[in-house]
Amino acid sequence: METALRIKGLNKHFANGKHALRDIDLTVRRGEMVALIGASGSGKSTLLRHVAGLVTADAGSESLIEIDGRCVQRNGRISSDIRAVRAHVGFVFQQFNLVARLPVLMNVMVGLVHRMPWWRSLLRVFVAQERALALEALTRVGIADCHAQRASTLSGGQQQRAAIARTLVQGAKVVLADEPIASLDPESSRKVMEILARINREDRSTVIVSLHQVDIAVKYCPRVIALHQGKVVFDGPSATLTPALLRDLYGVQADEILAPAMAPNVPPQTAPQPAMAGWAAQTQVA
Ligand SMILES: Nc1ncnc2c1ncn2[C@@H]1O[C@H](COP(=O)(O)OP(=O)(O)OP(=O)(O)O)[C@@H](O)[C@H]1O
Repeated sequence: METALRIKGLNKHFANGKHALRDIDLTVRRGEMVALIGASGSGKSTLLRHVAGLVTADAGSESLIEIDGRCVQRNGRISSDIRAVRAHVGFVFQQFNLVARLPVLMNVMVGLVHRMPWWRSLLRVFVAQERALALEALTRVGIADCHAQRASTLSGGQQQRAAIARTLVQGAKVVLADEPIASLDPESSRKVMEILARINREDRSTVIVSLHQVDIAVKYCPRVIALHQGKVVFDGPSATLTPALLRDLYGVQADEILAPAMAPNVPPQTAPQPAMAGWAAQTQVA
């Protein structure tokens, strides 16, 4: 199966000395839907930002990040080809990143600028076919009737759906979503996750989504990668997560975060994956 994302030897120290990512090695196959979970500060956003080429890994160490076989960064240096790589990567942010004063349709068409002549993207001149594409994407995410409204007038859930529509017109083969439902109510969250799952299923896009809600990760993502203090401590089928392992992962936050996840979705006695088993054993000793 084709590899959508390959990460090797990724380490990140920030200027303040914080070792935010530790020896990350990961492979994600094309068409997977993967949840990135972990307590606050475990490194989820930092990892996604490295994958998008927005942050560089430690210089001087051997590391590699590739998307669809094309280099994003190597040994702490962003690839000179990064614009071409990013053209196929959609990024969905917690805070939507829409231009508030522009109409929704225009915000969605921004996803097309990488394909347009520079002068048209600068002047934001879009042709009828591009408008039709954007409208079609808005129809897919269920908010076509809002296309003429300013982005600032949409609800949070609608804004996030517009942000996803932007990745659709972009033709993104890989969608990175950094806590896309963190500021949404449960019903809007459900709609956004359903849309991401549908894109994954229908377009065979690879979706990597960081989530605080373990129950939602388990429900929508067949594979879960868990981070703890910048290290991958679990990587396997979401059905093999256990309450005990999740408690180790979330520590004092566990009861609040895990209450829904302890419900029937998570089998109580399933054997953990080796990575998690080793890590859990270490933390129990500590
Ligand atoms: N620019 C930065 N400079 C210094 N430290 C940083 C920087 N960005 C992130 N960190 C630190 O790196 C660690 C990982 O942060 P990150 O935002 O990736 O965690 P997260 O798992 O996404 O957290 P949350 O779920 O709260 O968003 C944290 O300790 C954070 O304080």
